[in-house]
Amino acid sequence: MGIRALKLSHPAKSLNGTVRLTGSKSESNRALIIQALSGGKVRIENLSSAADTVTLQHALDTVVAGRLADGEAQQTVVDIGPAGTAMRFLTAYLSITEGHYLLTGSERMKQRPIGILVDALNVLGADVQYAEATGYPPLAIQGGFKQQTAHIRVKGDVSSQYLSALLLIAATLPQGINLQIEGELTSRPYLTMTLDMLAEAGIRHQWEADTISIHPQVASPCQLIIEPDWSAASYWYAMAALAEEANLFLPNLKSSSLQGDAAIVDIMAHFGVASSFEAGGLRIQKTTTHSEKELFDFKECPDLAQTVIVCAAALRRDCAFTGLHTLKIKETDRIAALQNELGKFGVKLVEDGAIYHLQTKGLCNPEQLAFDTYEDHRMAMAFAPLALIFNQVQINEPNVVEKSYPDFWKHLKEQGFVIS
Ligand SMILES: O=C(O)C1=C[C@@H](OP(=O)(O)O)[C@@H](O)[C@H](O)C1
Ligand SMILES: C=C(OP(=O)(O)O)C(=O)O
Repeated sequence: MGIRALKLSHPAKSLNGTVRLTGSKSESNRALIIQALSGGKVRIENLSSAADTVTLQHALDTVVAGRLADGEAQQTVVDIGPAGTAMRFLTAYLSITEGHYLLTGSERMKQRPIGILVDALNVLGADVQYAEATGYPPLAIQGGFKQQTAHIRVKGDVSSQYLSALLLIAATLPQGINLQIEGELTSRPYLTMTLDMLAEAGIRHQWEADTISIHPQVASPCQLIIEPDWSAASYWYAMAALAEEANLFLPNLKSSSLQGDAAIVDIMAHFGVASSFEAGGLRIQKTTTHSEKELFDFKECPDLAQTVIVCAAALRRDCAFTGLHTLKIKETDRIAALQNELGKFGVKLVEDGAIYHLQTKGLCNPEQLAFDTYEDHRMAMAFAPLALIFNQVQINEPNVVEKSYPDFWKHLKEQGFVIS
């Protein structure tokens, strides 16, 4: 059991030093699936220490061990806890892997929809059934299927992870996949990340109009080098924006990235953080220049939403935000969680159709500020930077950060935060 709460303050209010971030959780989880399907041809460097990645690796090992020990007769239980990509990628992976599986996860995972992916797999010919509620995990999967068709139509506006899951297994199917995307694609950079990483392993695709096709192919030997995690970098941008002075170096981040969350570079320029790519990494510095930009869209980078919204609130910027429609089905209902926690210091996030308005006129400085984290790593990490503008903040259930950034609190300590 982890600690229940920690108290956080930063007496000096200035940041100066180097922060070595772990590898991207999204890239790592794709790399593990590509490797598992490659027949030993793919090597991975700088795999993330994120719990979601460790869980996925463990699940893949369990599946292999289960098959060695008589996977045909017995059901192998695979529990991926709160890891969304692991759940979606394994649903596809197990459906093509001989054996009988029960794929389950945390209580929250059982509320995160998966019907779009299950339907698509079953149209292809898979045998994926719901073990409890229709449309949600846990799933009973009879792996290894005879393909019925290559053509599937899949909604793209709920989660790009369904599409990535299908594309990751596509080349191993006897007929490949022609995937027609219905509706407006959300989280597009995650889809292109999948295609780019497959390409690194020699698996080509065609993308014409709304259809992505991958023909049957085998992977070629390669080494997948995982970049540092840009979503994790975003919290350092928020800290730089809220500190009195900041000059931080983040090794190995490059200007061109597979991760859409590199968009934080441009977004935070509007909040007074300058970025410069140097040999060996990225330097971020607090400046006195910021813009008057009022509308920010997160459709392509939903994981940045909490970071930027909390930071804007602290800077008393009454901005508006779009592209938040997927936030309600992530680790928690992130809209409700943000509204509750921002409200603790007098800030409102008001829904107006697809636009959310931040209202900071009531911002106050309560004597005690304790933030709940809703089993969501990004709630903890988005609210922690507030210790730079308030004397002290409390973060409840701080161990949630392990999901993507286990060293988060250690790194904060190294940068002068006092944690008790
Ligand atoms: O494919 C991925 O690695 C991810 C895709 C995004 O999810 P959605 O596609 O559901 O928005 C993102 O929020 C998640 O953290 C990771
Ligand atoms: C939404 C996230 O992850 P997942 O969907 O993989 O659980 C996240 O890391 O913010």
